[in-house]
Amino acid sequence: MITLRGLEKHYGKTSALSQVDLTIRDGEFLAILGPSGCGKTTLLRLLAGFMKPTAGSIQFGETEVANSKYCSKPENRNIGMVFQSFALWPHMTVEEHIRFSLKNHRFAKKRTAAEQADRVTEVLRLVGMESFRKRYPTALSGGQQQRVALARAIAPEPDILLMDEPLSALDAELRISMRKEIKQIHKKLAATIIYVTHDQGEALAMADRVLVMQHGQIEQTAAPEEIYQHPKTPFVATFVGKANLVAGTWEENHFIPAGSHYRWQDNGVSEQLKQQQFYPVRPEEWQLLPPDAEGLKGEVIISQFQGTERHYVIRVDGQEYQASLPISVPAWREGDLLTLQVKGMETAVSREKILFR
Ligand SMILES: Nc1ncnc2c1ncn2[C@@H]1O[C@H](COP(=O)(O)OP(=O)(O)OP(=O)(O)O)[C@@H](O)[C@H]1O
Repeated sequence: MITLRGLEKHYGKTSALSQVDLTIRDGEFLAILGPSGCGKTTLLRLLAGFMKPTAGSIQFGETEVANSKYCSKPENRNIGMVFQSFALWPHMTVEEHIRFSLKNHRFAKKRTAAEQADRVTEVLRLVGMESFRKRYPTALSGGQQQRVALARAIAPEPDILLMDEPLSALDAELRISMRKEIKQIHKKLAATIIYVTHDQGEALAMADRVLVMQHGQIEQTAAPEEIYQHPKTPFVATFVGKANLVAGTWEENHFIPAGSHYRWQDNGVSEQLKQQQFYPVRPEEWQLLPPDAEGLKGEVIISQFQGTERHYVIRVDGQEYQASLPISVPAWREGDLLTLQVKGMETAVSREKILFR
């Protein structure tokens, strides 16, 4: 278990991390998600032991590895690291990378030459690079290099694997396939993975738990579904779910959107959003109905075809809301007047009106 208590890091006057309290379970896959500059890399660097915290402490199991006065070196922590820049050595073949890591990682089991050769084969097989073992990095594609970097990190069987945007240099298709592979590798390893990313798709798809950060502070830590469906703060609602924050008034367990008399039920909106008098509606939660239906009256400002769905910007009382609907639903055009409702909170509207506008 990793325990962070009151962790802070300041660079001169810049506060990169403040008041971080967190427990990470053994074997957990934790994604740290947040926009550029929110402190993700700083947190990872503190876990790796590249620097001391300004305040607070880090504990690996029962051992305190860092506080404001002390910091155990990276090589004294049983960790593996994979970074955005693969940092492979140009003079070493694929298998030499793995062997080097096995020989030099302080926590790697002692192995005979034959056992080491077996382990090299085993990890190369795990990342699908067995047939490339004699190649040098310059003769590998970006995705293949990333696999070697991953194999090198996992070969010594570290307890903790730290990954900093490991897929960001790869093209979109390869990123998706590597997501699946990393997740499968995590299932086979007993390692705890701490994975930094600014890509919410990556975090939601791979992690057991997602930690969302902003301005050096934790906004929410929860399972991917929970983060997406029940964001705790306005930032998490907009950053992860791209939610529209509809302003209005909360009265006990229902919400009245501003300028209307409708009542929306509480479907698990957080206390913080309620206190700020917001109701978060994700783009796919809107229903677009004819102008004479019950609901919020709006005008289509932008209507954009996006392949499997169509994206809309709809103006309601000077506010712009984002909506996305499958293309199987008849399209609305820019300038159309319509009614917005939240799915699941419909008032009686004739289905024919929707289909035969
Ligand atoms: N060595 C440094 N000296 C001064 N300020 C720094 C240093 N490293 C980071 N910072 C500042 O600390 C804050 C957090 O930086 P950090 O690199 O942790 O963010 P990040 O979330 O990883 O960003 P990105 O996604 O862009 O890599 C930023 O405001 C950054 O400018």
